[in-house]
Amino acid sequence: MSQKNVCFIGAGNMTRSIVSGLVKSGYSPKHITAANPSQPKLDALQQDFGINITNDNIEAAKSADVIVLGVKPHLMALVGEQLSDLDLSNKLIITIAAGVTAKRYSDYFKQEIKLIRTMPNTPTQIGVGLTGLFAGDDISAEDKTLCETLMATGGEVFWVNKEEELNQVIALAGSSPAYFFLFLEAMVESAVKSGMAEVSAREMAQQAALGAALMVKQNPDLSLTQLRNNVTSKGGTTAQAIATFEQGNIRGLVDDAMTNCIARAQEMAKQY
Ligand SMILES: NC(=O)C1=CN([C@@H]2O[C@H](COP(=O)(O)OP(=O)(O)OC[C@H]3O[C@@H](n4cnc5c(N)ncnc54)[C@H](O)[C@@H]3O)[C@@H](O)[C@H]2O)C=CC1
Ligand SMILES: O=C(O)[C@@H]1CCC=N1
Repeated sequence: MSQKNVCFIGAGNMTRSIVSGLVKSGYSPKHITAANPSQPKLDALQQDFGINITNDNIEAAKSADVIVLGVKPHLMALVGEQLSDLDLSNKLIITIAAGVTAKRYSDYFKQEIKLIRTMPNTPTQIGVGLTGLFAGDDISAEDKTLCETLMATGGEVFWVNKEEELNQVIALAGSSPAYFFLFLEAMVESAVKSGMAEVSAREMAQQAALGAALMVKQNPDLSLTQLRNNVTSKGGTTAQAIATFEQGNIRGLVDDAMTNCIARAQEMAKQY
């Protein structure tokens, strides 16, 4: 990969995940800079990955070929304002923010910019992430390839044709690691309640989750229902657990959660 200078504006959880994916895949930390107003997260990034750090967004952006916008959606207007005096015409801008539509950025940055919207997730930090990507017709094939190459260091990439489809990527992959963590939390809480040590409960639940995820991935020809049925003996223990989930309308609950996730992204798109 050609080593472009990449800077991250905002050094929070998602930036850390992407930086981790990049560096672990062999991207030179010398070509990576993170900017953040406060110091502790920057220091940790420098210590863990050897990248450059600064408190000055403009300094970081000036020498960058690629600027990754890693701040919360409500701060995007402020960051745009801060960088608006720079000539950004030769830089590729990649945003990871949920719920800020592509057309808003040229207002925020007060100039036409080359922008690719992405939706990564935190498993990117260990190379098993998924990033949804959207680029308008104005973005060159070269810039699309560059963005894809950078984001693919953290896992799989998936281009969507319509910007609205990114909201589905949020519900399915950007936010969803939190759903699985919640499910594991609930399992561990239940085991602890019935007397197991938390550390043992977590070890068993996490290994089962890992095994289940790998079985799904390694058996593309088996339906999810088939995989579930293979565990579920008639009249056995799993059947009781599954019946309890179904009685509690787990499918309806998941549908509501994902629908509300998308609705929030749509609401944010009107707000920011
Ligand atoms: N956390 C996640 O799983 C995912 C997050 N995202 C998106 O990534 C973006 C960042 O989210 P997180 O990393 O979770 O948030 P975070 O709160 O962990 O990180 C944001 C960072 O931006 C810094 N910041 C605040 N104002 C700034 C400014 N003016 N200039 C530079 N830095 C500034 C904050 O100090 C903080 O370190 C959001 O837009 C979110 O929608 C997207 C996909 C997944
Ligand atoms: O919760 C959020 O808004 C961000 C976007 C996807 C994951 N975290």
